[in-house]
This record gives sequence, C-alpha cells and structure tokens, in this order.
Amino acid sequence: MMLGSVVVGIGIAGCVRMRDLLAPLPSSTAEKFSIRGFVSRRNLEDQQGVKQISTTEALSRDDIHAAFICTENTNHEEYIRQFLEAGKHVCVEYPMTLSYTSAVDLWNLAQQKGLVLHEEHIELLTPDFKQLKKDIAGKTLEEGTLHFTGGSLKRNFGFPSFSGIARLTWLVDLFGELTVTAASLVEEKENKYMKMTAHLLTRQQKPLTWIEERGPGLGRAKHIHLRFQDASITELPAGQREPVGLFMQDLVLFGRKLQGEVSAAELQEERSRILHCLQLADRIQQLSENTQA
Ligand SMILES: NC(=O)C1=CN([C@@H]2O[C@H](COP(=O)(O)OP(=O)(O)OC[C@H]3O[C@@H](n4cnc5c(N)ncnc54)[C@H](OP(=O)(O)O)[C@@H]3O)[C@@H](O)[C@H]2O)C=CC1
Ligand SMILES: C=CC1=C(C)/C(=C/c2[nH]c(/C=C3N=C(/C=C4\NC(=O)C(C)=C4C=C)C(C)=C\3CCC(=O)O)c(CCC(=O)O)c2C)NC1=O
Ligand SMILES: [Zn+2]
Repeated sequence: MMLGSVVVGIGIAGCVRMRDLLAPLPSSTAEKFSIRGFVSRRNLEDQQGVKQISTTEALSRDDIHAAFICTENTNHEEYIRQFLEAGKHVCVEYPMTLSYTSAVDLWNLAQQKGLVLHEEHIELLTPDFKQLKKDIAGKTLEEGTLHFTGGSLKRNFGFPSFSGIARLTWLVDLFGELTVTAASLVEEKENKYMKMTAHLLTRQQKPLTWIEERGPGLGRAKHIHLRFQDASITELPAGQREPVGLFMQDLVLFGRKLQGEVSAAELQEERSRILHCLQLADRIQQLSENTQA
C-alpha cells in the first residue's frame, strides 16, 4: 500500500522533503510514499508540480497517512498534535518541540494511537559525524568543547538549546547521558547576536562545554576540542561523501519505521536519546534564564 503524504511548511527543509518524495531512492522504503499535496500558511502556486491543500483537507483525507512537519520550531507541537489526533503518522524536523514535557505528551499520544512519531536527525547522518564517531571509538574522554557558529536564525526557532539540539545530540550520541552543571546566555538583540554556553558532565564526571553562537556574518561551522587519555582531536574529520542525501537517508529510516522494519529496542533507544536531549535543553534554558541580567 502507498503511504499518502503531505508536506507542511514550504521553506528550505519543506522543499527538500518534496524533492525527495518526488524522486525517492530506488528500491528503498522511500518509494512507499506518495505525495498528495502540501500545506502552507501562505497562498502558493503549485510547487515542484505539487498542489497546495488546506490543513483541514490534509487532516481529513483518508488517502493521506503521513505528515512531514517542516515549519519553524514554535509551531511543531501544534501541527504534530493535530496530525496525530487525526490518525496520521508524523515525521518532524528537529527539534520536535520546545519543551520536554510537551514531547513526552506527544509521544504518549502517538503510542495510544498506534502511530509512528519520527524526529529527523540529519546531523547524525553527516559524513563528518560518522567519521568522528569512528575516530573516537574506544578512546577515554578527559574533557571537550563543541563550539557552533552560524548566522542569525529567523524568529520562531526557540531558545538556542532547542534550535541547536543537533549539537547536543552529537554530544549525547558520542559520550552518553549528560547532566547540566551551569548555563548562560549573552544576547545583544540590537546586533542580532547571541552566545549560549552550557557546561555539562558525562556519567564519568568529565566536563564538556557546548557553545552555540549566532550572529550576522558568522559562518556555519563547528569547532571541536576533544581531549582523550592519550590523544586530542581539534578538528572535525572530513568524512567520505555519500551518494544518498541526508534528508533521503532520514526518509528511508521513517519509511522503515512505518514498515515495521525497525526493532522495538532500537525505537526505544532512539526515543530515550531524543527525550534526554530535550530534557537537557529544558534545563539549559532554565539555568540560562536565571543568570540573565
Ligand atoms: N534547513 C536545514 O538544513 C534544516 C532544517 N531543519 C529544521 O527544519 C525546520 C524548518 O527550517 P527551514 O526550512 O530551514 O526554515 P525556513 O525559514 O526556510 O522555513 C520555515 C517556514 O517559514 C515559511 N517560509 C519559508 N519561506 C518563506 C518566505 N519566503 N516568506 C514567508 N514565509 C516563508 C514556511 O512556512 P509556510 O509555507 O507555512 O509559510 C516554512 O515552513 C526547523 O525545524 C529546522 O530546525 C532541520 C535540519 C536541517
Ligand atoms: C546556506 C544556508 C543555510 C541555511 C539557511 C541553513 C539552515 C539550517 N540548517 C540546519 C541544519 C543543518 N543543515 C545542514 C546542511 C545544509 N543545510 C542547507 O540548507 C544546505 C545547503 C546544507 C548543505 C549540505 C545540516 C547537515 C544540518 C544538521 C545540523 C548540522 O550538522 O549542522 C538548520 C537547523 C538548525 C541547526 O541545526 O542549526 C537550519 C535552520 N543551513 C544552511 O546551510
Ligand atoms: Zn573553539
């Protein structure tokens, strides 16, 4: 059976989703999807040959089984809830929501309804990350820093510990569950500049620092300083480029979940990681807000 699909929110991510749904990776679960339309808050012409439909139509049509939520972060929660309530599977661009408790609620709702709720994590699929993970395998961490810089985000992307959840996901995937010991935020609204610093500890009590810095003219980059017992890594390794795009890899994973090809253990592990990261993001936000002038 084909999985009728709708893309919600036509920005960078939404356009890539439509492109991939229209040209799925051959012989993969991505071929099971069939795009039926897109939803936008604007009135748009056909996009890539796909027609705009209303949210009401997307929610009520019984030939639509899955929604791809690609809007800015503040309204993920509301869209996810609506589509789950309507009995549709959901794939949402990270971060799922802007609080830990709302993510727990949504996950419970998906479980009650017997639906797949999938959060995209292309940062774990990048060649550089895959290489980094290989390079540090078996090494014992002493301390580390992950410093992200990027251009200013548009409005409605939420607190930086949430909009930057990809960096936190890296740290948790590499070093296991973390605790937050301190966090602060420096913001210069008039310059569209911000810098968040979070201090974390691994279960072995080793310190990790995460810096998320954004402002006009800052290039999208990650600097790492990782010190291990007998080695240091101060540059992100360049991994081998892969023929399949990142969002396509994620689409195949969502498709595998819908086909029941992902084990319960794997699903549970992923869910735990996602909720743990959102819980850390919540804590970082709380601590930062307490230290703000
Ligand atoms: N860009 C990327 O590489 C990645 C993005 N993500 C996630 O994807 C989500 C969306 O990010 P992204 O696509 O980059 O954000 P964009 O700013 O490109 O788009 C966000 C929303 O803004 C609206 N929009 C887009 N273009 C315009 C325009 N010209 N005028 C007015 N409104 C517009 C669209 O909603 P509507 O059609 O309803 O108007 C769109 O869904 C976020 O959750 C982000 O974290 C995750 C991984 C990678
Ligand atoms: C050129 C402008 C440009 C914009 C506006 C952009 C937006 C953008 N990229 C993101 C992640 C991401 N974006 C990319 C990659 C890309 N994303 C792209 O739009 C393109 C062209 C690539 C190139 C391969 C990756 C891999 C992530 C996941 C997080 C990471 O690893 O940095 C996110 C999610 C939030 C975040 O993690 O920071 C946003 C909003 N990325 C950009 O590169
Ligand atoms: Zn640095």
